[in-house]
This record gives sequence, C-alpha cells and structure tokens, in this order.
Amino acid sequence: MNTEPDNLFDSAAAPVRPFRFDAEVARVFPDMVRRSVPGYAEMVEFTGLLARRLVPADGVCYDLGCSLGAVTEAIVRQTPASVRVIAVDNAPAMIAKLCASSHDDRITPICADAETIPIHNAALVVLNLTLQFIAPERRLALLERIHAGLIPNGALILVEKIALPNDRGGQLLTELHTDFKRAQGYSELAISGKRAALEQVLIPDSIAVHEVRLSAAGFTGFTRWYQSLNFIAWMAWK
Ligand SMILES: Nc1ncnc2c1ncn2[C@@H]1O[C@H](C[S@+](CC[C@H]([NH3+])C(=O)[O-])CC(=O)[O-])[C@@H](O)[C@H]1O
Ligand SMILES: O=C(O)C(=O)Cc1ccccc1
Repeated sequence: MNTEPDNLFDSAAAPVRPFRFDAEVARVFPDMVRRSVPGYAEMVEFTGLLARRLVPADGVCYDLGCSLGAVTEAIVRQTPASVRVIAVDNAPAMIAKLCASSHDDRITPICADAETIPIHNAALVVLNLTLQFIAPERRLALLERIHAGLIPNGALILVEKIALPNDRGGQLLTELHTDFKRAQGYSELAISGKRAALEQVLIPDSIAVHEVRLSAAGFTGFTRWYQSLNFIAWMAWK
C-alpha cells in the first residue's frame, strides 16, 4: 500500500473545513492513520488473529468503513481460503484505491453506506474506527442491524476513539495522544488544524455509552481487548 506522507494540515493558509474522506485523504491515509492512532497496526493485526478464532470455514465477514482495506487484508491473511470479506466504505476515493490494489477474489469491495448495506449471514462484522463517524443518534440502529445480520455465535469487533472523563487521568491520556502525534512528526499547526476539522465529524462516545449501547443492541456479552491511550477495542457476541 502507498506510503505518501500526510502533510494535509501543514499549510497555514488551509481554511478549516470539515474533515472529509476525499481523494487527498485517501492518497495519504496509511501514513495518516499510522501516525494518528496509537496501536493502529497492532489492532489491525489482532483483528486478523481474532478472525482466525471466530470465523468458521466458509464464513462471511463484513469490514464496514474499510478505507483502504487494512483490516480486510489482515482477515484474509489469517483465515482459511474459504473465508470471504465484504469490504464496505461510502467514500468513492477509498473504494477506488482498494479496487486498484486488491484483486483477491475472497474480497468484495463495495462503495455503500454502512447504515443501509444489507448484512446477512455474517460470522464477523468489524467496525474499525467507523462508528465514531456515524451520527450519534443513529449508532444504536446500526448496531441493531449488525446484530440481526450475525449468525448464531457471530461476533462484532468494534474499535473506537473514546471520549475520556475530564479528570486528571482523562486529561493526561488526551495530552499523551497529542504528544504521540508530535513524536510522529506532526507540527502544532497540523495537530490543531486536524483537531478543528474533525470537531463536528468524529464524535467520540465514552466507554460507558458504548457498553450500554452494545447491550441495548442485543449483544449478550462483550469484552475489551485493547486500549492505547484514547483508543479502545471491544469484541461483542450474539
Ligand atoms: N456511513 C458510512 N458508511 C461507510 N463508510 C463510512 C461511513 N462513514 C464513514 N465511513 C468510512 O469510515 C472510514 C473511517 S477510517 C477507518 C479505518 C479502517 N477501518 C482501517 O482499518 O484502516 C478511520 C479514521 O480515519 O479514523 C473512512 O474510510 C470513511 O469513508
Ligand atoms: O487524528 C485523530 O485525532 C484521530 O482520531 C484519528 C484519525 C485518523 C485518520 C483520519 C481521521 C482521524
């Protein structure tokens, strides 16, 4: 996958406009996500390893908000050849790049909205950093649709940036995330420009809101399996 450097927010002249998954973002996405999300590579790899345990032979997986297909590829790498992945994103630039880079017949890339794509017979559904971009009032309905589309024993993997409490621990983790971005070479301008652009676009929920909603959507159990600063991964089962 391409490794073009993310310098999208480096220009002082750039007007702050809401963040969009357009062609510019798709071009630099692997670099952007690696340098912005602590633990990203590990969470993607672990998702592949979890799929190996959770998905039966001939199982169908859905990667909703797949971007350039990092999770899809991890699942394909770790599971038997009979396992297939339906990779869904509503950004045409992302799906165009995924189609250009991947010719594996186990992968079906689809440009569609995660909120409306039919989900049937899913052994595993992955929302890796996607639910945070869905309107908060529609998140429960999406999780209910996913739950309904899972086979018995099917599972959801949910990875999210979370809203932390405004206490000392929460403030420290938030500051450490900014330190992480600085250590990854992002300038103060790039960090504050992206923060402003994401303001009304990426709306994180607290851990409690996520966990109450997983139960409300019908999942009988869930467990957290990874946390790096303000990014958390859960698995939940039907
Ligand atoms: N309603 C929607 N329907 C479909 N896709 C959507 C929707 N809303 C947003 N997206 C898509 O969700 C993706 C979120 S990025 C996921 C990373 C990936 N999972 C990865 O493992 O590399 C996370 C991030 O950039 O923080 C983008 O590609 C959006 O176009
Ligand atoms: O940069 C951030 O603060 C993030 O939350 C991660 C991210 C990564 C890629 C696109 C949008 C947000």
